[in-house]
Amino acid sequence: MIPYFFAIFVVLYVIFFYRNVRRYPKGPFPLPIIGNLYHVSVTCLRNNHVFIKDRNGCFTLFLPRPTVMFTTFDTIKESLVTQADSFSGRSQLPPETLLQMHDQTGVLISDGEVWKEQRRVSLRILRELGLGKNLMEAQINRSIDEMMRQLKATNDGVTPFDMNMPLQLCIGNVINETLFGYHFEYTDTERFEYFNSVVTKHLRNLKDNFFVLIVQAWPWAKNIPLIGDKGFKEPLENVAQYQKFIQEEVSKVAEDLHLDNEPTNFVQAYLAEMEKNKGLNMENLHAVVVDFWMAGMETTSTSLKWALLILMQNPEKQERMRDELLSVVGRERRIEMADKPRLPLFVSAIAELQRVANMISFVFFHRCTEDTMIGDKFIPKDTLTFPQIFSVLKDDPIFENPEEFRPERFLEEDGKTVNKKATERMIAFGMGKRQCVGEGLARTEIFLVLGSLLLNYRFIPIEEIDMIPIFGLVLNTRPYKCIVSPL
Ligand code: HEM
Repeated sequence: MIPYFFAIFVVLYVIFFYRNVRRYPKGPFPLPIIGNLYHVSVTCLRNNHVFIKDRNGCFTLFLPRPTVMFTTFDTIKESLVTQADSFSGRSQLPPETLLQMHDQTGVLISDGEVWKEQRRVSLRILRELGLGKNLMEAQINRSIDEMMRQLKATNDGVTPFDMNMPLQLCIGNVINETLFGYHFEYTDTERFEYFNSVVTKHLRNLKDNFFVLIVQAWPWAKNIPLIGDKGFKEPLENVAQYQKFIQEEVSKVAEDLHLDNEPTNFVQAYLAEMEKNKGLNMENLHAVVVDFWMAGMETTSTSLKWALLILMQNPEKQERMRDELLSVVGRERRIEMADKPRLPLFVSAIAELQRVANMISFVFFHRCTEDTMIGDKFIPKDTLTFPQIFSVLKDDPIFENPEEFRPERFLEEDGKTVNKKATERMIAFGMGKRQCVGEGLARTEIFLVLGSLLLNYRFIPIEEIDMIPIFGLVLNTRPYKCIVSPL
């Protein structure tokens, strides 16, 4: 009797499964229970551009939860810009919910009214703190000065040197000073390194964690031993570890807060705003601070690590960029954002460095908040969607020979005017209402840090350059050393 019922159950399950599959845009053939995991390993998702050509940039992968992938500029723009209101939800499932202690907090993982409010307030505070103005530039310059001190003291110019820590500390210091108003000296980085390692370990663990995907597909599975331990409880324990660090830092700022004085850092400004705005509270403050650290640290420092690697692979282009910098800025003063209009090659090279590095293999899942259509394809309410920036930067026809580093792509033939079509497709910071909150900060950091480095040092490889990435929150470089030769 039991085998008989079991057989009926299996047949019904398979019938319902394939009926459900038909509701979504067509993709590669899924199997019951495991969906497409049998031929799309999580870490190989970035390679799914192989499916693009015959699916018009919109197809479903069952991971095992149905996820609609957008892989061309047009489908990504349609979902994130034209129909932004329908596609601005977040999954409210693991792995996203395993980034914060509380669901629906902060900017990155929240949606609806909470997200709108936290994003609006965060952007306003960043602007008031001087983002896009001299104040922020001065702050970034303080971090660059600390990095230069570190380079002078620890690099002799002939022994192979690892730029990882100086770059991480420089970018970490910009965020730390923005959030808490102080920076770490290179001689005293224990606390910085501890926090950074906990966050990085957690993010890598979430990414390679098959159990998390099981809990995403069937949330009740978090109650099953082993699956629940690995896919839910253990990641939450890691979150508690870095939350403790953040709470301590916020408390230190709160102790010194004088509401009569003008705020000088993000936490002070948010705490002052809490007095007036009932939508803000400590849980959200902690969450936004975590968001900034997580979304702003590895992304920007890794961009710079890739930049140096690509420039070492293309030494003649490194020289051309330096020549332009030397002729416009010279060696007597530091590079400024005001120099930008006179540095067309350097500016286009930064766009091209970000395109070639193409390190955002995953953005966070979006969720479609109502039944909708993309072209002639129906997307049911609550479907997870995935705008795959990676495919545009790598596969859009405008980027011919995409592996080649060619800054001229972003300029018209006169070598000065911006090529608007290519620039429009350089969507490393996303598009639409969920576009990166820290874009302005990251662009300023990359411009000033890379400019300062090229004006002071020549980067020379010591061995054949390995461009195969390591998976994490972003696609990271493999550890490398190089000769950092003072000019
Ligand atoms: C090179 C550096 C960076 C890159 C390439 C980058 C890329 C991105 C991308 C692609 C998204 C959009 C994700 C989506 O559509 O869901 C995003 C969102 C976000 N980024 Fe960045 N980012 C960088 C630096 C930063 C910095 C410096 C910060 C803050 C200090 C930051 C904070 C955020 C936040 C809070 C979000 C979430 C926005 C939302 O969900 O509304 N990012 N970033």
